[in-house]
Amino acid sequence: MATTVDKIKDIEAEMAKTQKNKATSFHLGQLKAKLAKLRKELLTPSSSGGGGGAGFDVARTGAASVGFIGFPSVGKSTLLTKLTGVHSEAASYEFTTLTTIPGQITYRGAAIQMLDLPGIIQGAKDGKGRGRQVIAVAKSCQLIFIVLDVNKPLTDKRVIENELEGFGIRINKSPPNIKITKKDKGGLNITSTVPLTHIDHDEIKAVMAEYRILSADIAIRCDATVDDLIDIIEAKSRSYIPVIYALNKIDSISIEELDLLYRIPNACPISSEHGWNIDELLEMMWDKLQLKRVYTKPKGRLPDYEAPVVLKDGRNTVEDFCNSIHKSILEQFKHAIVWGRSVKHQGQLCGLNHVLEDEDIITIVKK
Ligand SMILES: Nc1nc2c(ncn2[C@@H]2O[C@H](COP(=O)(O)OP(=O)(O)OP(=O)(O)O)[C@@H](O)[C@H]2O)c(=O)[nH]1
Ligand SMILES: [K+]
Ligand SMILES: [Mg+2]
Repeated sequence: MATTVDKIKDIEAEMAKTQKNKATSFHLGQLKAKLAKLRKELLTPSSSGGGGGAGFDVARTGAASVGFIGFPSVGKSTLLTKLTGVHSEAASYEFTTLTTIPGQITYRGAAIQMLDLPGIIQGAKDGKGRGRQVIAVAKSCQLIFIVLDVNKPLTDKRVIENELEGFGIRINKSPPNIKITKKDKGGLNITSTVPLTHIDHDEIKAVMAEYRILSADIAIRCDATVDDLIDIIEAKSRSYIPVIYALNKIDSISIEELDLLYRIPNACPISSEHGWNIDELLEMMWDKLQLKRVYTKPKGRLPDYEAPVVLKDGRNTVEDFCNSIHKSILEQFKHAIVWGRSVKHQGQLCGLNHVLEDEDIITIVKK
């Protein structure tokens, strides 16, 4: 019997030899949807020990976790040791690191966990090595450092990106603006607010048929691709995670070569061993994480600037703030008084739905 990996290979081969045109677009749409479904099968935890991060996940600490992904011996463990002071074995041979090694730093008042991970190889997403468990850990992080060795071909970057994408991770991207509302009858009603240059209605119909969605309103508000459409249908298994490319070992290249590296978007050239440019890496990390530090001000006293409550982006309402202190606070909550960037008037009264910003100050008034 053909394995899921075999089936994926067959479909990829068929797609490669099918030229995209009006006559083939339905067929190609169908193949893409089939491929996405097979990939999902691979990611579903099974007896063979797929997804889920089994054996590799560690207790999460701090306000956010950053996972280190890369080929063997690019310098992930050296970087963890440099950043956090936690010793993670580093050596010149491949696969030195065999489990997740956690470390933690405090940056701008926020505790941030760093996860050194075993190296992955091409084909990891299809079950080669322990790559699937490793990538599963990265998938639950708030940020990924893709660590690359600048002495290796830059094509490695694309290979790693493919591995993560094959696992449902979407890099430096927000979810496509497509809304699918399923209905009982009436067929497919496709509307778009911008011209669609990558996808035609035949492809959309093929994808929907493959997922057995026969009646639905599909509102497309971006120049979507067929992959974007599938991402929305498979939304549960997709994670949109920011990535920084840590281009390591710059101590071994020339200044001219270094200049070229600075043109790569979202990249930070570093030397883990010498600690070069680590400050810039951490600044980029801070920008990408979009954490919100909220200072508590007890009534009639000064705010506590020493120990902010740190909230994740998208989970930064007054309610999230209360929950992160103690569940019981919600029961006694009357209103909040807020100072800072999130309010128009300083000392504004706010309810639970109010969205807080970084460095806001808050007083909770109880009933
Ligand atoms: N020149 C140079 N060598 C480095 C640098 N960082 C790490 N190395 C060397 O690269 C080799 C591999 O480093 P590790 O930290 O073990 O790499 P890793 O990515 O954790 O490797 P695995 O755990 O095997 O996947 C070691 O010999 C390090 O001394 C660097 O910034 N410059
Ligand atoms: K190594
Ligand atoms: Mg290592």
